[in-house]
Amino acid sequence: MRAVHFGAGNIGRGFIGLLLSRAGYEVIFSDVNDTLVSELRSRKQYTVELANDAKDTEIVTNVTAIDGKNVDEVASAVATADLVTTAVGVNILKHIAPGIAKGITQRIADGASPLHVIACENAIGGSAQLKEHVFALLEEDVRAKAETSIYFPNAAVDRIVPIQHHEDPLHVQVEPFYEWVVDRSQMAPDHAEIEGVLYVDNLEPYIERKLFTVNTGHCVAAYLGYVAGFETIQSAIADEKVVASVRGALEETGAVLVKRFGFDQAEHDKYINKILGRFINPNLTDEVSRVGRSPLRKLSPNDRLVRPALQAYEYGINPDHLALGMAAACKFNVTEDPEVVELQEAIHNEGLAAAITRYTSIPQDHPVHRQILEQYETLNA
Ligand SMILES: NC(=O)C1=CN([C@@H]2O[C@H](COP(=O)(O)OP(=O)(O)OC[C@H]3O[C@@H](n4cnc5c(N)ncnc54)[C@H](O)[C@@H]3O)[C@@H](O)[C@H]2O)C=CC1
Ligand SMILES: O=P(O)(O)OC[C@H]1O[C@](O)(CO)[C@@H](O)[C@@H]1O
Repeated sequence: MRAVHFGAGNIGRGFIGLLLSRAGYEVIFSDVNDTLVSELRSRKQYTVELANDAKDTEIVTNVTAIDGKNVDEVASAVATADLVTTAVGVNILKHIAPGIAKGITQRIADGASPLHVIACENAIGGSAQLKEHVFALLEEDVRAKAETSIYFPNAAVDRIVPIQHHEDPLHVQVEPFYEWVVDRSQMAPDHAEIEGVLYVDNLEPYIERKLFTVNTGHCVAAYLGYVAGFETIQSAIADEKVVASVRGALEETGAVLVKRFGFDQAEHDKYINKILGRFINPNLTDEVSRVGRSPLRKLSPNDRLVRPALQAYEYGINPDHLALGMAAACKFNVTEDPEVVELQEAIHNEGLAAAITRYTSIPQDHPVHRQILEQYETLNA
C-alpha cells in the first residue's frame, strides 16, 4: 500500500507519516523543502522522539519523498496512490490542488480504484476545502466521475509538535499524546481502516471540541504569554494570571460545547485539565511565536476564537476571556510572521476597531466587538 502525504513538516513526519508507516504504508512525502526531500529520499527513514522522561524513540521506515514543486511528479504519485493525506497548513491547500487534480485526472483515465484524500489540518472542514480547490480544476467529465470515486473525508488531528531544533533535519520530537479522527460517513463503504485512527459517523463534536479547547487554549496562552513577555508556552502557562485567563477561555468554550453537543460537564472539565497538562509538558519547549503564528487565520470567523465567542454570546455566556485572547492577538508582534505584519499595519492604518472587524467579521456595533476593545485597553493598562 502506498500513501502520498503532502507536507514533510512537524505533523507530517511526527504524526501522520509515523502512523501510516506503522500501518504498513510506504509513505511518499511531497514537500517543497529541498533539504527534507533529499534527506528522505536518500535515507528512507527518520527518528521520532517522544517528549516523555525516557525520551523514547521510534524509527520510521519505508518512507521517501518527491519534489512538491514538480506538478507532474506529484500527479504521477497521486495517480497510483492508495491514500492521499496532507499536513501543509490550511492556507496552502490551494497550492497543492493542481498536482492532486492532475493525478485524479490520470487515475480516472487509467480506471484506477477509489481514493481517499484526507486533509489533516487545524480547520473545520479541511478536506472539504481541499476538495473545492481540486474540483475547481477538473474537467467537467472527470469531475462527474470523481464525485463518485474520490472521497474527501474531514478529519481532526491532535498532537503537539513544536518547531524542531536538531542537527538532523528529519529528527522530530513529539508529545506522547495523539488523536486522529476521521469522518467515516464521507468515506467509501468498504474503505480500509488505518490502525490508530478513530472513525466516527459525525465529526462535528470531535473537531469542535478539539479546535475550541486545545487550539483555543493554546493560542490564548501564546498571545497572553507574548504580552506578558514569556517566550515559551511552558513559561507562560506557569504564570498564575496567564493560566487563569486560559482556563477562563476554556470554561467559556466548554459551556458552549456542553450546550451544543450535550457533553457531560464533569467529563468536559476533565478534558480541559488534561489539555492544560499537555501544554505544561516539561519535556517540550514550544515557542509562543509558533503557537500564535498566523493570527489572521486564528482570528477568522470560523476559527478557534471568533466562532466560540459569538456562539457564547448567542447562548448568553459572557465571552470575556475569549475577547481578552483576541485583544492579545492584536498585540502579538512577532514580525517574522507575514500575518502579524499585515494585522499590525491594518491596526496602524485603519485603527483597531476597523481592523478587528476586517479580520473577524464582527461588526463594530456588536457587543463582542466592544468587549475586545475593552480588553485591549485592559492590556494597555
Ligand atoms: N505542529 C502541530 O503541533 C500541529 C499542527 N497541525 C496542523 O498541521 C498542519 C501542518 O503544521 P506543521 O506540521 O506544524 O507545519 P510545518 O511548517 O512544520 O510543516 C508544513 C510542511 O508543508 C510543507 N509545504 C509547504 N508548501 C507545500 C507545498 N506546496 N507542497 C508540499 N509541501 C508544502 C512545508 O515545506 C513544511 O515542510 C497545519 O495545518 C497545522 O495547523 C495540527 C495539529 C498539530
Ligand atoms: O497553529 P496551528 O497551525 O493551527 O497548529 C498548531 C496547533 O495545533 C496543536 O498542535 C494542537 O493540535 C498545537 O500545538 C497548536 O496550537
